[in-house]
Amino acid sequence: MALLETTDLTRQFGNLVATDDVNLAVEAGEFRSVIGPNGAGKTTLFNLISGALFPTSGTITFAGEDVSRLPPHERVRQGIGRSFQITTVFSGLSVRENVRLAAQSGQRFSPRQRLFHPTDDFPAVEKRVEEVLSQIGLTERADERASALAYGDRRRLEIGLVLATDPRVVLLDEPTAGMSVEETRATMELIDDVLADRTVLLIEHDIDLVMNVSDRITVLNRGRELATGTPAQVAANDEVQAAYLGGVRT
Ligand SMILES: Nc1ncnc2c1ncn2[C@@H]1O[C@H](COP(=O)(O)OP(=O)(O)OP(=O)(O)O)[C@@H](O)[C@H]1O
Repeated sequence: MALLETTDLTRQFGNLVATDDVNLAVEAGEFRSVIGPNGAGKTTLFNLISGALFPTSGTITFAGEDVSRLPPHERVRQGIGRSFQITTVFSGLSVRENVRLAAQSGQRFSPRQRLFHPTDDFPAVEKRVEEVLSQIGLTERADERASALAYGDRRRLEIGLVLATDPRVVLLDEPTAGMSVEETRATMELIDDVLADRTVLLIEHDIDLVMNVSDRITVLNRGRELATGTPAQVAANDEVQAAYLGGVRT
């Protein structure tokens, strides 16, 4: 059974079908990229999976459980981590405080535990915070305000915030947007390194990068799934060529 599955997943905005009968099956440990032209429905698909939007019809199953109607924070608790939306960087807080907040939101404590024990008391949280700081290379900067970080470090912190929630699947929405070639390379190395044992779903416009890092790629076009396959299969697909890649072959 796939870790994350969507079945006939559909989301309409008025007459526009932004996500149209999408059937995804992402296996545990898989690195899956989602590509497609502007307006193809990539962000809407992520919004549906993370709970920022509810589907018009169809279902989302995670680890065998229907999560289609759960609110976002419940999905985080179940192990669906998303960068840049659920986990916002608080500029006025230190790097460590940001990571701690994310780690606490990801703790899978029962409501009773949460009520009677401030999560600060849990050494597990502090241990996790230091682990994440070290993984993202920001231990030295942990006491600085997040607002003082350089752009690249801030993006590393954002990845750290997802990681701190201890997700089983990580949704990354254009993690290298606005980065220089050098920052992009460093960020992809970081993702490869710290997320190696996790299931990753990535939206990314940089095709070369997607071809390099993905186990499989799903191509969306006008809300529909045009193709899913290995980078080589997708690159060789004529429909994908026509709709999107415009002649790029690997
Ligand atoms: N909240 C909304 N209300 C109305 N239409 C929306 C809404 N969100 C998205 N859409 C529309 O749904 C379609 C899919 O948008 P979406 O942002 O999911 O595409 P995308 O593939 O992520 O595009 P991009 O690569 O430009 O980010 C677009 O036509 C968009 O205008």
